[in-house]
Amino acid sequence: MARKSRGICATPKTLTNTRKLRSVSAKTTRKIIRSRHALLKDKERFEREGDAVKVKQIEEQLEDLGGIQIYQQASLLGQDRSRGGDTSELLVDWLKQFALPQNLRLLEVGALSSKNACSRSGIFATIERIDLNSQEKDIKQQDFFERPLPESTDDQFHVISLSLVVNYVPDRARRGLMLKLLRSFLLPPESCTSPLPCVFLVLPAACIHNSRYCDSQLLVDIMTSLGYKLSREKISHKLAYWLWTLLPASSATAKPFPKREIHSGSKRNNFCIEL
Ligand SMILES: C[S@@+](CC[C@H](N)C(=O)[O-])C[C@H]1O[C@@H](n2cnc3c(N)ncnc32)[C@H](O)[C@@H]1O
Repeated sequence: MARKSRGICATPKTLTNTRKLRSVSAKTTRKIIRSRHALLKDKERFEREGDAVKVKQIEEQLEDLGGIQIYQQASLLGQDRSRGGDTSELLVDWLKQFALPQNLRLLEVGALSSKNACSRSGIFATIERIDLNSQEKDIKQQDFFERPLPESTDDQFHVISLSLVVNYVPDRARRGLMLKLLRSFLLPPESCTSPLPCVFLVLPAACIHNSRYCDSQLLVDIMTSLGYKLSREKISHKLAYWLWTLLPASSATAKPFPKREIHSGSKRNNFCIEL
């Protein structure tokens, strides 16, 4: 049997549409989000192990949970001020501290709404929004991993937002790959002034505070090895935010970061980024 031990099926069976979801508590929406992440991770593992029966069971549990639509509605509700807020407000605040070009271009990966703070700020000349499951016409349905590599600087961006997306990727090596791929979609550092080009990265704080395999120093080491410098950082009780500025390719190293336990403890989670 695929595991049901993560408390996965307790609530969402009743949440058959998003109208009902709007009236549920922050605790329930958090549970939906966490459960989906946990199930996707299990699914990835069973796929790797070639266990088709368990993969099928997990797919059914994902459906029971309401599918990606309910997950995205839960995430959108999480953007309510009363439930933690829109993370892109901080990106806008940070960017406004600098002299910005008129033609500022943003790629938002994992976009749930075309009305967030970035969209309302007026600082971006262009915003391209992508998501695995688009909920609006202004959000392109696209898997970042399948996005064609830029052919010219016209297809590159000053800013990439990756808010609560890396932790959604179920496989640790693909998390690393996602971070590695970012450089291709950013404009050349030589053509920009600080803090551009940059990546706005947001993770649940538990990914760096309570993981066996990751902490903030390791994340700094990974991003440094990929050729970024830290321009801004904020760690709140629930979320961790960083603004990483891309440096010329010569500052990147090919240092590997395999899975390695750096903090022990039975209450810790297994979040890991592997390069
Ligand atoms: C928790 S939501 C976060 C949404 C929003 N960025 C925020 O900060 O609230 C994660 C979103 O990332 C999207 N996502 C995950 N992996 C993706 C990928 N490879 N390409 C595009 N979107 C992805 C999911 O579909 C989901 O809508």
